[in-house]
Amino acid sequence: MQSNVRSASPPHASLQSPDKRPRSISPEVALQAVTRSTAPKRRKKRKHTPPESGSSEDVISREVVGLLGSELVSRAEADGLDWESPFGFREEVELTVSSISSSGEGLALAPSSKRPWVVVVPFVLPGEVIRARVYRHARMYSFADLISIEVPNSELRDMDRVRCKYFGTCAGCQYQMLSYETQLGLKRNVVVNAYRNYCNIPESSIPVIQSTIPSPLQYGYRTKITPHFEPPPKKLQKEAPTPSEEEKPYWLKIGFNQIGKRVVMDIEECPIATPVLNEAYEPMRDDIAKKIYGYKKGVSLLLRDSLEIPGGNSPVATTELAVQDHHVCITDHKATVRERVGDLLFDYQAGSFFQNNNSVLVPLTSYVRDAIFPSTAASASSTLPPTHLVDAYCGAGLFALTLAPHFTQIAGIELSADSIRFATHNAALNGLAHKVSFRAGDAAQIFSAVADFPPACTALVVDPPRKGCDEAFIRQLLGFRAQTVVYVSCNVHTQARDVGQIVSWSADEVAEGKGKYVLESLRGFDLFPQTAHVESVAVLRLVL
Ligand SMILES: C[S@@+](CC[C@H](N)C(=O)[O-])C[C@H]1O[C@@H](n2cnc3c(N)ncnc32)[C@H](O)[C@@H]1O
Repeated sequence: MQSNVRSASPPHASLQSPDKRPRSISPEVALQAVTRSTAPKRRKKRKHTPPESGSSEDVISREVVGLLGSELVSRAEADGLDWESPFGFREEVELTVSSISSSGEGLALAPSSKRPWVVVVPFVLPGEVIRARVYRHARMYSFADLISIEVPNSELRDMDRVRCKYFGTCAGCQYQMLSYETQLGLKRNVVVNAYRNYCNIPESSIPVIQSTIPSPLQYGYRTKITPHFEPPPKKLQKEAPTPSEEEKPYWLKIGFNQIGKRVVMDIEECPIATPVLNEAYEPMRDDIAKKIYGYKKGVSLLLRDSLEIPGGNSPVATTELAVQDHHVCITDHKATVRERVGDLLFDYQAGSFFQNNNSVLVPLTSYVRDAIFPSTAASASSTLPPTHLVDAYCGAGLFALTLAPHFTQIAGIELSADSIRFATHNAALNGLAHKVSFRAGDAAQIFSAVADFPPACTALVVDPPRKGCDEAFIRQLLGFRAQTVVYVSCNVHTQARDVGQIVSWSADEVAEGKGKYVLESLRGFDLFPQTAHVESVAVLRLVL
């Protein structure tokens, strides 16, 4: 196991060459120096396009502003210093970590000898004293690689928990050193911060965010991995040496990206992936090594955990049910993958979307069902029980079909024609075709297609991609006004933005007697243990 943690010893002397070593100067002198060097020469101001709302860049940027204070950031902007990092490229610095960002990295304030600035460092925890090397700058913050942890946070960090020898270098996991309880708490904070930074509705309209629902499996849960590799270096491509039977060429790395870099690391196994994927991965790596000089381009592999389908997991879907739950690894993008969720079977094309943690799908879909049919008197008594369900962004039909037994009519929509083909097939496979219809198209089109659904007895499940819903969809949703909306998302920031729009735009129209949406509950689901990602479920109810 690799560890960057040192014993709690005093910081050691810098190993930098003297010319690069930061001089100790007062903040006033530092500020004058920067002002002098930038003011007189009319430097061409580089144009910086603002990050897309809800993107990881945007999320970190808002959290940096939160840490520094918006007044200070506005001042730096007015002085033209908001993109002027006080750190040089590859400068080494000692820092104390203030907090953890929503992407799982530590945020540390620059030392007082520098202008106010934030440094973003992976694999560190609040309160830790660290050494880091700066490598890239953004607005009011810089990214840095972790060099060492001088004083660890021994309350939270326990390196004996780490199960992967590449933890601390691989970009895949951020939290293996933490207890699972701490991970769940951090994910709850992500939901809290997202609704604070993106929702734009009064704080009093945001319910207390509930505790994160755990994943039954915390390792060995990922049903899909995509390790990749680069082709042979150009020089070797020309020479095309004879591949050795036993050995993998020294330069060949098959695995996942290094944190913060576009560099592939050679990784032989991934402990968050299911056992069947790790078993299949080893011979695949050997096979690639033998044939590597035949590759002219980099390749991204696909490994998907599937139930074995009687007759084979061929691209043509079969209607036969799996006889036994024997797992196989599928590597062909066009082949059929089969998963069981509760009593239902789901087939889908290996290259298309399906949730990557099967162990949490029954808790997730049951939670959505319970949100639609609440048992609490307050929500249940004021409304009619829903009879109709709309599943927008339905993929291969996960929510539509798991919830189908509770409805008389169900409609789903999805952009991918392949996914719709499988959703329709899955409805038949599970004996639900008589009440479910799926169509391929943009999600906003579903509302005209369900004009005969009674809005007061309709529940709407929304589960868009990371960028969230577009305005056309939200306008259509408000035009239809389903009794209950359950918004599931793998990007809580775009979800918070969209939920804020649904709540505030519906309130604008309340005078027209249409009723307004109230955000009833919010909670994270842990679909991705050991990582900083969180799935979020928001429940909105229409009140008259
Ligand atoms: C996060 S996935 C959810 C799929 C499904 N609900 C599930 O849980 O398996 C989002 C889905 O939205 C689809 N999608 C993306 N843009 C869309 C759009 N504009 N209209 C409809 N579906 C879209 C994607 O193809 C993807 O299947």
